[in-house]
Amino acid sequence: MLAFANAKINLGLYVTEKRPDGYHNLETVFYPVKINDVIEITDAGETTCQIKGIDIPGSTTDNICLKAFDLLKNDFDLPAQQITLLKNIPVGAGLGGGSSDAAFLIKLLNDKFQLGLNTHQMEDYARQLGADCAFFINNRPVFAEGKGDEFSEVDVDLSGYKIILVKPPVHVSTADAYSGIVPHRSSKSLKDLIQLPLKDWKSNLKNDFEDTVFLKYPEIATVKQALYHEGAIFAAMSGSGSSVFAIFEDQVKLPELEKDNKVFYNI
Ligand SMILES: C[C@](O)(CO)[C@H](O)COP(=O)(O)OP(=O)(O)OC[C@H]1O[C@@H](n2ccc(N)nc2=O)[C@H](O)[C@@H]1O
Ligand SMILES: Nc1ncnc2c1ncn2[C@@H]1O[C@H](COP(=O)(O)OP(=O)(O)OP(=O)(O)O)[C@@H](O)[C@H]1O
Repeated sequence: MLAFANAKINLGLYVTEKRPDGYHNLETVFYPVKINDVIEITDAGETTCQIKGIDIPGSTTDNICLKAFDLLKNDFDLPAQQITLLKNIPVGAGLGGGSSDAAFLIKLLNDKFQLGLNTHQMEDYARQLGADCAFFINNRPVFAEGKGDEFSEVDVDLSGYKIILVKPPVHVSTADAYSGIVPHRSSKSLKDLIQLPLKDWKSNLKNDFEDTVFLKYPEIATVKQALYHEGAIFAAMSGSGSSVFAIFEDQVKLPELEKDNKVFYNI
C-alpha cells in the first residue's frame, strides 16, 4: 500500500510563551501544500525502513517512520513491514516533512490492518511523535495553538493563487531556532489576522522565527525580499525555516532564484 505524505507551510507563527516542559506555546495556521513524500509498506520478515530520494541526516534506524510503527505495534499485533520512503520534501526546511511521514504511516497502517482508529485517536498517537505531527492526520488548513497540536477551525483557501516555495541550501535546526526566540503574546490573535484580505497579510502576519533565523542565515532573508520584488502578494519563512513560500496571483518563473536554491512551483 502507498501514501503520499504532503508538506505544510505556516501562515503566521507567533511563539507566545515557554512551557514548563521546555516546549513553547504558539499560534499558527497550518496549510497543506503539494510537495509529497511517498511511503510504501509491504509485509516482510523484519521491520526495516529504506530511504530513496533526498538524503536524511542521521541513521535510518532513527527514522520517525520506525518510531511511528513501533508506537502502534505497542498496542496492536502488527506483522513486520518493509517501509520504503521516497523523500521529496526538503529536510530541515520548516515543512514538517518528517512529521508528515509519520502521520501518513499511522493512517496507512490503520487502513491496511483495519485498526479501527478514528481521526482523534490517530491524532493522539501522532502527538507523541512531534509537535507538527497531529496536523497531518486531518490534513486541512487549521488554527493551531499549544505546542502546535491543539486545533480549531479556520477559513483559509489559497486554491485560487499560485504558491511558490524556495529552499535555500541551508538546514535550520528547529530546536536551535526555538532556543533563539524571546516568546511574547501578540496584540491581535492570528485567528483574527488570518481573516484579513490577502493583500493585508504582508503588513499584519509575522513569523517570529524570522528575526533570529534571518540574522544567522541572511540568505533566507534575501530569498524573501526577492520574492516580494518578483510581485508576491505575501511571502514568509515557513516554520523554523529554511524554506520561504510566496503567494502570487499568476504563474511566475524565477530564473535568478533557481540559480542558488531549489524552487518548487505551484504547490
Ligand atoms: C516550528 C514548527 O515547525 C512550527 O510548525 C513546529 O513547532 C516544529 O515542530 P516539530 O519539528 O514537530 O518539533 P518537534 O520535533 O516536536 O520538537 C523539536 C524541538 O523543537 C522545540 N519545540 C518544538 C515545538 C514547540 N511547540 N516548542 C518547542 O520548543 C523543542 O526544543 C523540541 O525538542
Ligand atoms: N522521515 C523523515 N523525514 C525527514 N526528517 C526526518 C525523518 N525521520 C527523522 N527525521 C529527522 O527529523 C529532522 C527534522 O526533519 P523535518 O524535515 O521534519 O524538519 P522540518 O521540515 O524543519 O520540520 P518542521 O517544520 O516540523 O520543523 C531531520 O533533520 C531528520 O534528522
